[in-house]
Amino acid sequence: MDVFERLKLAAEVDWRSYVEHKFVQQLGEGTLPQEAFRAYLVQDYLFLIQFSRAWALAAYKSRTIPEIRAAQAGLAGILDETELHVRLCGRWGLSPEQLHSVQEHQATVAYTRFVLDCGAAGDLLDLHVALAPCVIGYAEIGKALAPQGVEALGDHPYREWIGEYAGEAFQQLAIGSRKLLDDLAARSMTERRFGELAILFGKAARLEADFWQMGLDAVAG
Ligand SMILES: Cc1ncc(CO)c(N)n1
Repeated sequence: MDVFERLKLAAEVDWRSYVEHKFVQQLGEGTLPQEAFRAYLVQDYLFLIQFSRAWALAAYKSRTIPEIRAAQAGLAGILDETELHVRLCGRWGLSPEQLHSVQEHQATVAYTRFVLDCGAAGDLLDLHVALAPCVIGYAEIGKALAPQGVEALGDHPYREWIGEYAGEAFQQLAIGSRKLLDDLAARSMTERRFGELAILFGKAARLEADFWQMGLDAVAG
């Protein structure tokens, strides 16, 4: 079992609250109101700006070239992801400048600053554990929502979004992140440390769940 699998098991309730969230279920079924998706996606653009900074911080906290390359790949992946947001929001008449001027929701502030703080106060392993629910979680969700591949989704209303995360590039990024966690842990992780990291991982997963909830609340409230 790799470190990511162990973290997932240790924080199972929080993990499930994230990957099985109602937002994800509705997104998969295609029943998610567009208004909820839109509220989510606009905030996610702001989220990705802060997450790019977190991956850049991972480069800064690195000590070896492979670690720096992993951070570079993560940063590049996040920046590529913003192209999806710019494209989809563009169809709703929102330019990147307009997206940039939207106020960050509390859920966006809470999650991104939590991760940045893990990186600032902790070491590289803390930071990568805090980042793990993001890349590895979305890769898992993407795959789960397109079990027969993206082509089989037909004219699914959220096909483009699902395709981004089920796609090869994002899946490879997640595989790289999992391996990096194993490499970092092999060097310095004790069992006591694992317990601390599992708490951190669980918090990040809960903040992901809150992020989905923000999308649903935009419609309900
Ligand atoms: C909130 C959130 N978590 C993870 C990802 C995947 O990068 C994303 N785009 N947004």
